[in-house]
Amino acid sequence: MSGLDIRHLTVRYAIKGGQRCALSDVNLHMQGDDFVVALGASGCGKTTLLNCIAGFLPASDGAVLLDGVPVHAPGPERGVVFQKHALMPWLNVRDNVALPLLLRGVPTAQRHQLAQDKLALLGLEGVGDRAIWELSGGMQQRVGIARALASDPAVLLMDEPLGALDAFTREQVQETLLHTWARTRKMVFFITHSVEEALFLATRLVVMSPSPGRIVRVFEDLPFSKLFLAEGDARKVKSLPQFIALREEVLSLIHQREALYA
Ligand SMILES: Nc1ncnc2c1ncn2[C@@H]1O[C@H](COP(=O)(O)OP(=O)(O)OP(=O)(O)O)[C@@H](O)[C@H]1O
Repeated sequence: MSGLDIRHLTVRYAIKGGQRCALSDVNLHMQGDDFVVALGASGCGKTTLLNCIAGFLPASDGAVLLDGVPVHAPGPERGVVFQKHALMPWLNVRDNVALPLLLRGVPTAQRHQLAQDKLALLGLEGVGDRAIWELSGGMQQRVGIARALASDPAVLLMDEPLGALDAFTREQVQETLLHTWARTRKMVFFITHSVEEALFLATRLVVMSPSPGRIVRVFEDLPFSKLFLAEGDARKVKSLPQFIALREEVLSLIHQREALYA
């Protein structure tokens, strides 16, 4: 089957005196340009799920398959963006974006061209020669996204990439991310704690719950990212009555489940 297929995924961590079940029987299929956002209370297994897709963590049971091939290790077809940008301070912006290509032995001229293309995609054409520490937090996260796209991955995995940004910058980077997604048509798996961010970005919203981590509700075919791309006004989309109604529904779902496990 093409796309990303998560089948009956269970992850148990070894802890002192036993095991902790972080994910239990998670099933998810992504294909085409699905933008899947995972949302849920702290400890519901979002990062564990992303780490399994990235190949950083093995499944205890079940499997992750990309285009039918089991995932056992990290690979260039899965680009990862972390909450803290994880850029190399001793490399300039261009060389940071080009780093995954350097590691794969891509020749210098080709590497620089590809890095420049990805920087342009993220609206950063003029900053290739700058040091990482010269950039704002929002620009650094955009460089992180450009780097994750450098190897032209099939899927972009994003673990709370905007969580450390101030509210204004966060909204700007959300918009850049949607424009980038629209131009690259990649699958995205995105983790956030923000219900508004989740609804704005997702084509599909997956709500998770802890103890053990699992998917409790899926909201399909969310229209808001496409509305933004068509009309260009994020605040207008986030103020729509159906956006606000869905935001309240998701918030109350999460709070109900948090109360169950409090
Ligand atoms: N290395 C580990 N060893 C033992 N338990 C772990 C380990 N990593 C995570 N856990 C536990 O697994 C569960 C899921 O953790 P995970 O970090 O995936 O959740 P999360 O939803 O991403 O949380 P947050 O939103 O706080 O980042 C939690 O109970 C956590 O304490």
